[in-house]
Amino acid sequence: MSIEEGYRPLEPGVRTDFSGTLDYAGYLDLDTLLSAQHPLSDPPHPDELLFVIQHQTTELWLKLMVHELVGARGFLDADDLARARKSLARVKHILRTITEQWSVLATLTPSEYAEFRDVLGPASGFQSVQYRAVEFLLGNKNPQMLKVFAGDPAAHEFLEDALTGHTVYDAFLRLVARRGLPVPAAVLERDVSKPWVEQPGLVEVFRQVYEDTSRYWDLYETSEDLVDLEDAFQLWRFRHLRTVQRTIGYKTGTGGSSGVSFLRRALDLTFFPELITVRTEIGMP
Ligand code: HEM
Ligand SMILES: N[C@@H](CC(=O)c1ccccc1NC=O)C(=O)O
Repeated sequence: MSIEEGYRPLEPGVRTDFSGTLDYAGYLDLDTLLSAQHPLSDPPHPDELLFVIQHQTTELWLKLMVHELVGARGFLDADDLARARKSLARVKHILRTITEQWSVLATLTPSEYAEFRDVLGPASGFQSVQYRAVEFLLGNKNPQMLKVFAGDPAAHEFLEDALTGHTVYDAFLRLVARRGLPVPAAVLERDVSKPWVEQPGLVEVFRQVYEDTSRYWDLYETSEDLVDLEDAFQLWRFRHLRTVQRTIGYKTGTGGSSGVSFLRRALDLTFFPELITVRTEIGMP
């Protein structure tokens, strides 16, 4: 059989004329998307496209993460736990995808990266607006991070909203309080623009949830969703650190930080500390 005879025939219904109508590239605005890769190395370095696309795809997923986290927060505010859990699950799977994606960038050797690193100037992932918004929505609030965006009013405003708005955890705890559990007033009345500080009184609330799971089933499941999310986020951070270490060793970062040791400090952070602490209490007299 010749190759031509082996072709999968185009079925008669397959549309081939798209004049004046929406087609694939039009719907997805691929002209814009695929003309947005601008490697700067001169002569062009063959590996810079990988570096650009790795970042751009991550930024696309971050866009969806922000969207879903804002969605989840709204569903929690509206007492719709089922829909909130669906959004949280989606965020978790996105995190797993972008964590897995580090393996593509890890094919970039230190020598190859060193050949074009200078074109990046002071640019750094540290200046990612959407990444910072995700951190803020999850509770790692730090107004100092806004300084980086002083020269970009739109980014500054977007992040100010994320900084001053309540977090996904705030929304969940308000819902838990509406269900009649004794969430401390200090939690419900806190200044939501401040970073989360562990609240010992909340551990007791979660102990009740985790010790009577059938009574608090959906709260218990949502609590576990948050733990899943935190875990997935930390794995992303860890793979970033390991990729950075194998690519630039202990060089300082283009963003001006110490590099690996700066990134390592983020591994000690936890968005939902009471959900970890409660595990020490479970099953104890
Ligand atoms: C070879 C590749 C990479 C290297 C060597 C690298 C290196 C670094 C370093 C050294 C920092 C600390 C800030 C600084 O001083 O620059 C940093 C921060 C950051 N990078 Fe990367 N990075 C790489 C790839 C990526 C990718 C693909 C992303 C995805 C968007 C990313 C996102 C970030 C983010 C969000 C931060 C801020 C982290 C925080 O504030 O905790 N990086 N990176
Ligand atoms: N901070 C990296 C540079 C870097 O990775 C980067 C540069 C421009 C745009 C995004 C980047 N990604 C993450 O930090 C470095 O120090 O080599």
